[in-house]
Amino acid sequence: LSKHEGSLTKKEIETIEDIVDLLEEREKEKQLMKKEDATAVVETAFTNCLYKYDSFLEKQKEFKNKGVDGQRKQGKRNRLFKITPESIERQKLGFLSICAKRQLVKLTDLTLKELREDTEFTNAWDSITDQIIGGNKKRLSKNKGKRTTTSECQAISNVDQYRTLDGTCNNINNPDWGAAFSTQPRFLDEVYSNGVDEPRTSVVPNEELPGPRALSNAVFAATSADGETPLEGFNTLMSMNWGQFIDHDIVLTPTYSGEDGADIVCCTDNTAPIQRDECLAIIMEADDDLPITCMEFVRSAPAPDLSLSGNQLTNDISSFIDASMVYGSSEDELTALRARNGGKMKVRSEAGGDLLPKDRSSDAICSLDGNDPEDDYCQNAGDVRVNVQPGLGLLHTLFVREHNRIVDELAAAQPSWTDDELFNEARKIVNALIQHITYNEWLQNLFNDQTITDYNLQLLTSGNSLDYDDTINPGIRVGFATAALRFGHSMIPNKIAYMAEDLATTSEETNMELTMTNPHMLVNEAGSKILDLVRYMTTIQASNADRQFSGSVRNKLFNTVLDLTSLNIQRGRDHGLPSYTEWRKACGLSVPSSGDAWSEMTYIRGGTRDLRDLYASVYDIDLYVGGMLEQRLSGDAAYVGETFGCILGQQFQNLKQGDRFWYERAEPEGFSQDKLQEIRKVTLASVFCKNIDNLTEIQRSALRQQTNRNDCSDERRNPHIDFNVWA
Ligand code: HEM
Ligand SMILES: [Ca+2]
Repeated sequence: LSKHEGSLTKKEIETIEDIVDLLEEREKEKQLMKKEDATAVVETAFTNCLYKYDSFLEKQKEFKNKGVDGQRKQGKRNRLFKITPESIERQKLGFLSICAKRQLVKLTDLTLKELREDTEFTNAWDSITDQIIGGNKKRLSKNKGKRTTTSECQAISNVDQYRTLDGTCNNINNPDWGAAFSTQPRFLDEVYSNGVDEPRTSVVPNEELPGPRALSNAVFAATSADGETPLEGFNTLMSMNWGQFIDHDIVLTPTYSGEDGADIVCCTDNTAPIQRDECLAIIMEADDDLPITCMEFVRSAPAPDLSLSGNQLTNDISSFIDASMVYGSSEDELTALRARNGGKMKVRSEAGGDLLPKDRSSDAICSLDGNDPEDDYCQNAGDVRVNVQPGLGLLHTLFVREHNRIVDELAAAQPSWTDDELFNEARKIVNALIQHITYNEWLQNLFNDQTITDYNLQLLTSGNSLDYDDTINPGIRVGFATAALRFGHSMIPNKIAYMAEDLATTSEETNMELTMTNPHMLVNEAGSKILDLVRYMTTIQASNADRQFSGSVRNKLFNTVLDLTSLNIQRGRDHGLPSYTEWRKACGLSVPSSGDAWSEMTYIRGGTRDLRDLYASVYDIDLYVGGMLEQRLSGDAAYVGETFGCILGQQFQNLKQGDRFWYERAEPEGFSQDKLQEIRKVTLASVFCKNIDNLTEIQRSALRQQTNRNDCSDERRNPHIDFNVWA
């Protein structure tokens, strides 16, 4: 049975599965209610799962060999992370953990909750999983991906001055909080229909939840036939880009991968779903606008979490706002990016300014199709999604340039500093700038003043912060990453273009889907178009964060037949998110008094008619759907409603107060007051001024549409750090 003994035929695999099923049945009869034999049941569960894992691998091999799974055409992938030996190892343990819990439920006819409350079972589970963990050289802990100890943290020489790359040891007593490869914590417990991993179902017996695509068609379609959506009143496209840039600093949830990292396929020819553990294909109506009946959806890889809970997820990157998208979340990633010379990051030098280095790996999430093969190339950065769209790659480029510029300034102030000293301090300043811009500019547009106060998101204007609280786990919560922060998908435009110096003339527009995973617009002509892209992104309005999604993402995501809103809804079910009303309750907001009290939901923009047609009960509504449709927070300029406001507010508070290296803190973790005063002056606009050649003027806030522009050379209006303070 071992995978080392060569491939099995399909027939043999099926036979094995039959045998395992039979064994299960027999075991079930034997074990049912024989609680004194808890250990035997747990052992049986894991034994069965080892067989099941072997046949899972055999099946994956078959899918690969038959050409079902594979490296899909470049740029047509919906997998947004790279495969490493470690992720394969984690996938195995995740599989075993979920499988064993399913088996237990099956073998005992008890729910996971009942099992959790039965000490005999929990003892048996603990002792057997301890053996599994003990035998694992990667030192896994019960509910964390891996385990770092406090004494290991204390052995790191500058553990109080500089962050680790993966975020471990930020919290000395809980070294894995917020670390790369840790399990995503939750605000609310997971909800699965079998308690383990099956998507939730309707609260009404015998009813089903509406399909994600049916919901997407009914509530998220653009009213204009060509997929254009209404524009935002005051936010520029740059605010959409900044949201994605920050998203890529704080969360990356891996999906299942196939044999040798092959992309998993969940539908035969986009028509019929393939039955396999890795998939939750989205079934569509025959009369859909898209010419398919089955949409690809690969499930997230279960976290190797051996607590007796339902399915959990991993965050592959550091949760902190620590510029990990610039520097990477591991030594290996940084090694590929760092020049190891005078503190600098690697760049590709061009006449119009430095560009990101080239990604030389074979699995870049990037396509160069049909453009300019002479000039185009796939970029490398600290986050693997850098090539997803040009506005995002632009911000990556900006901050690598800013790092190298800061290094030059620091080297002038401190001529004796080594490569490491220059690099570490520049990284720390870049971290600070990204936190500062996020809270000082981006969050101010997201919320109203009340939210800023309620969640303590206001920045100080002088002095150091004393707010650090080592009891706060800053890890990115599932509800935040899987639903709330994805509000930004509604701000994605249908088309983009370049803007000329007069700030009025645009080039011919390009369909947004053609720019996805294709860096052409950013890197072509040796990057000389970057200036025109900056002008466009900082003057044109973003799409409104509302119920209309651009055709570019709702029908043509990645220039294929994918719908991002359908993926978001299905992802919520994949991740076990409780329904919208549960979240309202947890946020202290009103909930309808009964399952059909639709008229009480006066906070739904545009009314509840479409929802009522689709959902059997108000208590069935998906968090993403309810959250996106909510009226915005009252006040001048909020983008989100009260439920997303609550989830986003709490997470951004955790990221501020639960970060030992929060930039407003005093030295050694933070900065002296005179250095901090310099950092506080900086705006995103001034970072553009310093790093984009020939950019002569820009408005005060690059994220807001404003007609008043300031000269880049005006130090008072476009201030930057005076590095004399570092001398
Ligand atoms: C053109 C721009 C963008 C594209 C093409 C894009 C695409 C995607 C895709 C394909 C996913 C994975 C969906 C799934 O299968 O579950 C995703 C996830 C996500 N997106 Fe976007 N996105 C864009 C912009 C944004 C923006 C502006 C924000 C926030 C303001 C955002 C926040 C998120 C978050 C939080 C996730 C979950 C990440 C994770 O847990 O791994 N995205 N996006
Ligand atoms: Ca990070």
